[in-house]
Amino acid sequence: MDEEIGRPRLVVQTNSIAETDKEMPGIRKNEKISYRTVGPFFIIQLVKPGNLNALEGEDYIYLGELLELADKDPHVYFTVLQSSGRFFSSGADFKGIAKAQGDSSIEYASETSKWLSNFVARNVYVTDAFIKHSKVLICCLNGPAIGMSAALVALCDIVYSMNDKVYLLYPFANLGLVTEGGTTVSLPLKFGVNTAYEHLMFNKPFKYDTLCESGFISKNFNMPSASSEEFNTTVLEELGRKVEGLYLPSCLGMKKLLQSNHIDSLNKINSMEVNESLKYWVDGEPLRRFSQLGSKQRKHRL
Ligand SMILES: CC/C=C/CC(=O)SCCNC(=O)CCNC(=O)[C@H](O)C(C)(C)COP(=O)(O)OP(=O)(O)OC[C@H]1O[C@@H](n2cnc3c(N)ncnc32)[C@H](O)[C@@H]1OP(=O)(O)O
Repeated sequence: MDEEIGRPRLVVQTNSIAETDKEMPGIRKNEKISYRTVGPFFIIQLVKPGNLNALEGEDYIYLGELLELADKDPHVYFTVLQSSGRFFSSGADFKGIAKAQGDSSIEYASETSKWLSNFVARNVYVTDAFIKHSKVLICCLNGPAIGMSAALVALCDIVYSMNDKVYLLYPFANLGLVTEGGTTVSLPLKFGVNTAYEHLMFNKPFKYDTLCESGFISKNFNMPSASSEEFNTTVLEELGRKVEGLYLPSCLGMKKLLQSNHIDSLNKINSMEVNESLKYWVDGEPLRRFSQLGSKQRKHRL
């Protein structure tokens, strides 16, 4: 940030994979997720609109690693999540889940061992990265978000929407799963206990009206005919103006204090959720249902 004339100027520091590789040797490439820093903003973008930005286990791990990167960068104050195309993210990739099940190259001692590796460890890691993230997490919701991705959206501090078509769906009951990604705590917290029950038990999307009434969405940019790219650019420009003149360490200090309200219950539930879920994976019901989803025999009611 250039504050010579008292106004921060947004400077693109890096936005190519080659550049980031040079700076961050521990981080590998990921074709579905890009990242760059612009002034005080660390921007993570989902860039696989073809499958509605569905993410595999490794992609969720990558998200967690990027959050750690943003955490460590002293010039970063805000971590901004963006996406592309018509969905923010359609959640766990059913093809990835089928791959984990069919992979005969790894011999697991038991089904428990397999799902500890393919589900528990990954989920707990990325959820923890979001729960403890020290920078202000901003989500630019260009479209609907589902499942684990929607859980991560619910862990963000500020959410902007592109239009009134956005929704969040937590289809755990339809997929033979239980709440994950901290949603046991985050949804009652953000929507109220009874509203969370109604939507979780009956696999009902949180539509725009509920997202607004509850204050989950801080601002609707109301860009019904814009592309996600235009929305992302508009939000970033507005954020640039909003941070002008601010003492940004104050923002991090307040984030730490606000985070302290719920961090203990989120940490506790992260472990409880994955341990409860493990039984379901070992039993096999989620696999059966994900496979039906992949072959379009099963649909979510939207
Ligand atoms: C780690 C375990 C954690 C699990 C927690 C979860 O994340 S649970 C949530 C899992 N995700 C879902 O249940 C969503 C599945 N997708 C859908 O229900 C529908 O695609 C949709 C999101 C309601 C959108 O429907 P629409 O009719 O608008 O589009 P399509 O179905 O035609 O989808 C377009 C292409 O995108 C592919 N795709 C969509 N979602 C996923 C996904 N989750 N995994 C992989 N691929 C996905 C879809 O197959 C289409 O691709 P084509 O090649 O064009 O067929």
